[in-house]
Amino acid sequence: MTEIANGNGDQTVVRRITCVGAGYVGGPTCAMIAYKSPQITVTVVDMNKERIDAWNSDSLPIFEPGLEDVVMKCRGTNLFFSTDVPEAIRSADLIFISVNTPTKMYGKGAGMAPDLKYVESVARSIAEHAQGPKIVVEKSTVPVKAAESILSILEDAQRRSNNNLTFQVLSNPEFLAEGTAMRDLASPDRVLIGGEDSEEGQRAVAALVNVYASWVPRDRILTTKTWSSELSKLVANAFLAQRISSINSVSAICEATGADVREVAKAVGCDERIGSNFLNASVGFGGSCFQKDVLSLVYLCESLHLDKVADYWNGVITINNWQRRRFADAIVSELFNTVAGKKIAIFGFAFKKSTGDTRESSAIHVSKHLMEEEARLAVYDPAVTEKQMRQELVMETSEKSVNKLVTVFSDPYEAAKDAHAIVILTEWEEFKTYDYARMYNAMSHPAAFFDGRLLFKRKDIEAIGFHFFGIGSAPSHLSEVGYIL
Ligand SMILES: NC(=O)c1ccc[n+]([C@@H]2O[C@H](COP(=O)([O-])OP(=O)(O)OC[C@H]3O[C@@H](n4cnc5c(N)ncnc54)[C@H](O)[C@@H]3O)[C@@H](O)[C@H]2O)c1
Ligand SMILES: O=c1ccn([C@@H]2O[C@H](COP(=O)(O)OP(=O)(O)O[C@H]3O[C@H](CO)[C@@H](O)[C@H](O)[C@H]3O)[C@@H](O)[C@H]2O)c(=O)[nH]1
Repeated sequence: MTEIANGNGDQTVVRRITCVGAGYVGGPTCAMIAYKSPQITVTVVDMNKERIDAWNSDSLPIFEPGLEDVVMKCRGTNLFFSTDVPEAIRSADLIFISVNTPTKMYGKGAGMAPDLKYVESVARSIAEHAQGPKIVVEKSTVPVKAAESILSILEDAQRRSNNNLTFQVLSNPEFLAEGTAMRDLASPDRVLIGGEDSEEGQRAVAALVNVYASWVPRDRILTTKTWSSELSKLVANAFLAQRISSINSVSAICEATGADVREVAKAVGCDERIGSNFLNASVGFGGSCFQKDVLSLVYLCESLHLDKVADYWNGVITINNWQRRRFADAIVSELFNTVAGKKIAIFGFAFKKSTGDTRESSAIHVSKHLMEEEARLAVYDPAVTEKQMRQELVMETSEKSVNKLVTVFSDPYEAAKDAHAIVILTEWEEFKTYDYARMYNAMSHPAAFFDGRLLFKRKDIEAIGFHFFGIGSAPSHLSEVGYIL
């Protein structure tokens, strides 16, 4: 193999990787690359010193099964975390841009378009500090043609420089899911790399292919045009989110008719053409990606004057918001149309199990609705800190309401004591193991149980004495008698 980051020979060999953005993607992805490729030195940089300090400590900034083990094996050997962005840019052959691209909250496209200011600021840092040839890789989720904007900024620097600067920009979106990040990275369904058709573009693509080929079978590494790669990421998330909204829309039909959404999902998913994954009805999808990326796709369609296509994908978001609201409304209505002053135990605040991440969690939205009705919330989550819960709720409501209405518990039994209801909002496995009869005895009566995650069977919970409301399963009188049109 020949050194190519400097363009000599036919093959480019990447020896030094820098990743800008030490978040949920940058941290685990780079830890995996360092672990699988000991010959590559990987440096992860971030402008957030607190986050970098945590990556360098015994208490990593994100909770992800298997991550700590890999980080501890590589850190200080070929994996480094630093705030020195300029130096990391200078020393790298290949630079991942792995910064956040949240939904823009101001100006044109507010509430829809992704905010690309962080991506652009990294491109400008690279333009300022790079010396020699660099492969720049978009790992962040971005709209189609973002690579073009990055390249314009870099080419401007190239024109003005006299130090052998050259750039290739690739798209390499990340498909890991939180909670299973290390497994997804170790054994991805596919790695997608988009690049330019030119000889230099294809050489850069081959260099990145070689990085992944250390552990990913070659037939799982797909290479495409840059724009196809960028669009595929948005479309993949839109398809996944669409499945959840589809089954959630069916859950409402089930509740109204006496059908059971679990049975319907199983029957439908048995068809190999449909498949059984991502058909779990729920209180609505959360997380930092689905809503943001579907909105980004909708905005793209609107910008292209494809209004019918925009409407189609926007329906995914409409149903998700409706599902959250519907569940919160059901809690109020089942508790005799008032929750004011009533203690309600909220089990689960993370947007899904096996993560401490609360971004866009449905728990925030359901809690907000209940707080508007003046319920007193007793919140328990095995992985989310009190500080994090309070921050999320303050952003959606006010500090005054949070101080007045929210108490965070570290023991679920204490959270449930004297409560009028238990509300399941995250699918943590440990929730299935509790002694609910013990909780029931210590609650206010009549006691209700709201399952927003299909973790429980109606008959088991009703046998304890609870009044049960579950997503996608009809109240007993409908199940027994059947629905008459
Ligand atoms: N979280 C996921 O599961 C996931 C999965 C696939 C793709 N993605 C996409 O990957 C991207 C990153 O997501 P994330 O969840 O890791 O975000 P994150 O918010 O956890 O991390 C981003 C980091 O980038 C840093 N940063 C921002 N601008 C910077 C700059 N100019 N210089 C240095 N550091 C800077 C921030 O301080 C932050 O620590 C997003 O585009 C997201 O849509 C996320
Ligand atoms: O059948 C299902 C599956 C998921 N969910 C919910 O959907 C949300 C998202 O779940 P998941 O996709 O597992 O987690 P993320 O970490 O958000 O991962 C998604 O978003 C990432 C960021 O783009 C992508 O990389 C991943 O491929 C994509 O799965 C969570 O609230 C889940 O509880 C359901 O309600 N029902």
